[in-house]
Amino acid sequence: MLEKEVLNFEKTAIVGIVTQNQSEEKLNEYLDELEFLTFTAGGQVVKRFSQKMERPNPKTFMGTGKIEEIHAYVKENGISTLIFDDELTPSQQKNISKIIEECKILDRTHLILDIFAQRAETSYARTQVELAQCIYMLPRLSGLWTHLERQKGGIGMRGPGETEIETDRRIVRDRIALLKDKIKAIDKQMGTQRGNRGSMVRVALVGYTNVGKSTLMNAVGKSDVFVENKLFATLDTTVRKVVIKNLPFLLSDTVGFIRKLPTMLVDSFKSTLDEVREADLLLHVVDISHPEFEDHIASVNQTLLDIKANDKPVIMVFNKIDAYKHLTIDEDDLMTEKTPRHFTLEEWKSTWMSRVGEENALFISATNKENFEEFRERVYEAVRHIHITRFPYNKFLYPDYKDAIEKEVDDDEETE
Ligand SMILES: Nc1nc2c(ncn2[C@@H]2O[C@H](COP(=O)(O)OP(=O)(O)OP(=O)(O)O)[C@@H](O)[C@H]2O)c(=O)[nH]1
Ligand SMILES: [Mg+2]
Repeated sequence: MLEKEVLNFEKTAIVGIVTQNQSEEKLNEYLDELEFLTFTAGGQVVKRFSQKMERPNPKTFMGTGKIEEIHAYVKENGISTLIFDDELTPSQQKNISKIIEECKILDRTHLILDIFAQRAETSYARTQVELAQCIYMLPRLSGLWTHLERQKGGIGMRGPGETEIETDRRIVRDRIALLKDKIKAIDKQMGTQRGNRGSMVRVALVGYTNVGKSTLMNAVGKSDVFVENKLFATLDTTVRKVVIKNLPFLLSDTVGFIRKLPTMLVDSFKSTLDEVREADLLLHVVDISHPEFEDHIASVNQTLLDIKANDKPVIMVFNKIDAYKHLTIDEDDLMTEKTPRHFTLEEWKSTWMSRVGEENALFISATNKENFEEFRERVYEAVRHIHITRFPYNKFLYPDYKDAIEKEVDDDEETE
């Protein structure tokens, strides 16, 4: 019953709050991202609302006056979807829907779930997304039910009796149990597959969504992974056997991370993320041309910690150097203070980036293949190091990068 839902919204307004821990500047960055998410889901943002408050209003999230202002705008401009940057509690969502009944009220989690539902291609990804959707909907069911009543023209009518909501809840609970069983069965199968991969080092590409992981995978692995300038282009993990010089290893590309990744999504994508958890080496890809790339790194590290994959060797791969632009300050401008936004790439390299060590930080462009030789060499050395430690008996097979002979990878060598 909780089929993939396509939200064909056109006009969308987005909403966020400024608090002590969230400055106006931060909020704007977050709303930029929410706008991109909305675009990915098929909507167009025509208006942003924000409000300064100490903490969200427990009843309606925003203050009553603000809600009224938004309501008036929604009515005047035919807004069909209103999206909140933060997760709304079921009761907040219900209360807001009661006041602004002309349009759909979504929060960030719902929007991300919707994008995942649109993008899930394999039955495994669909099962994982549906599980997350069910878990999200369970506490919100009564609200949804009233919504349906309203669509039937019953504005102001009493909602359904408790029994109907209870029946609904039971159906969803049964569905959750079923989906969990289904996932468990596939997991077992996938675990066996992973176990069968034998003596090859496993490398995983991780990073924020849209940083270029799949592009890099294609460039390195000569494979064909879906690349798109939208968020969450990749939902399933792809594993390819890659051979650099004469050293074979497994490289996996997986779902991108995002700040405030809904926990139920992290949970239901646990097995997709097993690939990351079981990797020997992580390539943390960063879009250095994105103004908030440092925040992105922090969210990725947090997610790695959440899934207990924070103790692995990591190479930071700063991608999209071709698109990197910095602000400049005119010589006669004595007012403007220098911020990280003014750093050149060279200046960035001498910041905290220098502390990750030269060998652990690479600056590349996956599309232009800039510094690609260095990238391949560095990955080769890291994989070789792990390989020699893990499988000491065949270390002679893999000479130094410079002495190694390049071997072409054929498509039929792919493992999956
Ligand atoms: N300018 C520039 N664009 C790049 C580079 N690498 C990737 N891109 C672009 O960035 C966008 C996202 O690339 P993907 O490879 O789909 O990114 P991803 O990290 O796999 O994204 P998700 O699967 O959504 O998490 C695409 O439009 C790419 O063409 C690069 O080095 N330079
Ligand atoms: Mg991808």
